[in-house]
Amino acid sequence: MPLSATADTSKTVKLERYNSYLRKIHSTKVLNASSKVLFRATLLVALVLVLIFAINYPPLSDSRAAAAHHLHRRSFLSTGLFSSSSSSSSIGGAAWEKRVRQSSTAKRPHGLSVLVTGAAGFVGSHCSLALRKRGDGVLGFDNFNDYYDPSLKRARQELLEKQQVFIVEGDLNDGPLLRKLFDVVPFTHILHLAAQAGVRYAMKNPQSYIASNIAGFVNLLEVAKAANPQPAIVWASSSSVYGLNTENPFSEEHRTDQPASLYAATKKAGEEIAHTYNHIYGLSLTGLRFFTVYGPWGRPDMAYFFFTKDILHGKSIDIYRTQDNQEVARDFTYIDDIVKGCVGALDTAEKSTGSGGKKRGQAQLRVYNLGNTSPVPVGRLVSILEGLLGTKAKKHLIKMPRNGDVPYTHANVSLAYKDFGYKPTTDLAAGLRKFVKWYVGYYGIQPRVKKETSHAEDSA
Ligand SMILES: O=C(O)[C@H]1O[C@H](OP(=O)(O)OP(=O)(O)OC[C@H]2O[C@@H](n3ccc(=O)[nH]c3=O)[C@H](O)[C@@H]2O)[C@H](O)[C@@H](O)[C@H]1O
Repeated sequence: MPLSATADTSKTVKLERYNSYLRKIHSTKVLNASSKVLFRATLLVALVLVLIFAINYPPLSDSRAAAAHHLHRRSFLSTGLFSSSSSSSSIGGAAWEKRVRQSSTAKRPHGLSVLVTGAAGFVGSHCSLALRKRGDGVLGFDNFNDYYDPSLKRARQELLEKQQVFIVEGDLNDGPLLRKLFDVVPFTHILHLAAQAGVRYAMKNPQSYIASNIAGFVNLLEVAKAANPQPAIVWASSSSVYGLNTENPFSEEHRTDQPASLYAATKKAGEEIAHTYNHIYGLSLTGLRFFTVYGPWGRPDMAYFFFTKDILHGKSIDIYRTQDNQEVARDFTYIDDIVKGCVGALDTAEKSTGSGGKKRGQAQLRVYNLGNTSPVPVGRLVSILEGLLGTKAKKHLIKMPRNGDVPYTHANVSLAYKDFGYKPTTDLAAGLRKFVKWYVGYYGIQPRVKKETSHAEDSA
């Protein structure tokens, strides 16, 4: 190979190496530049993500901040009742807080300030009105679920609003909302009536009983125990806790460990849960075992209510009989008597002893029967309705399906009488007369109702 050629070749090689070196540097620069852009973009995305996260999830340690944020989001997102009025009256807003305070403030010296859960319900609406009437502060709480016709609940709400009782629309399982209520108002009492009711429906929708009667109750107790001052709590248990008990009449001393339905089991669980919160946190707790409550503004899922409807529509009704072909009987209790029992229990409830989640001493723990002390067979209930409606029922006698029912209930109420003078005064015929009068008026029915439904004693 000629020398010059060799020299040329080595020059070319060097040149190529130099060029490749330059290309390398250039590509590295390009690479560096693009990684910088990538790095900055990543940083930006991360910042945005952190910002979004911070907005959506405030620090959990600050429960009040979390509650405020949660409420802000709810009011921002909410539709219907609250958002349709004005943004300032949405949950957590200034106008909302004002309504909550006004409704909860007693109008008489030393009046109670009561949070009534289930205030749009049957017993809840009656109790709210009674408390308001004597000058207590009442704030309602209800989720307006559709277990039965929600328009009846809305009608009850209207009735309460006319008496300046405000119902906050919310669920028992909404901790931040409940905490917010206690931040705004130092309630002296809770009358806890919100629940999944109905004995037979538990076979169709068991989870709803767990969600309301157990999880919801525990959530409410958690909020109450942490409140300062802690409220005293009166709540609705049920005659169904006696289950397969055969001793008669039912006394608070009797066995309640044989529930016949999931409904009964959740109410019994409630009584045990109440014991726990009383024991650990010093909450004052009173459970009231209601016995088949009936009356005006009642629950459409109950037999007396849908029997009335079906009789008027000429539909046949099932009348249950026991497996050994005996009549089934209930200690039907009129709503006004139950209201007196609830108010008596509230008035005699001692203060909770704890504060801010700490027990400071032994607190009151009570359970009472609230019944009528006079069981009536379902067949007799139907005869009374036939008389009041002026229509014969198409009766279909069948064996009681195995769906959680018990053959009879009968209350001994001497304990409630001793402690707060509870004494039922309305028999089934008088109570049903008031119910039928309300029913035909509310549903605008023109039945062949006998004159006695407009009896002077009617005051429903
Ligand atoms: O005291 C309670 O703790 C419970 O009372 C109420 O339960 P119950 O006493 O079962 O009332 P309710 O359904 O009106 O049946 C009445 C009678 O009619 C019979 N019944 C019922 C339906 C039917 O089609 N035919 C029939 O004969 C039936 O066998 C029964 O003998 C509440 O609903 C419940 O929420 C809870 O509070």
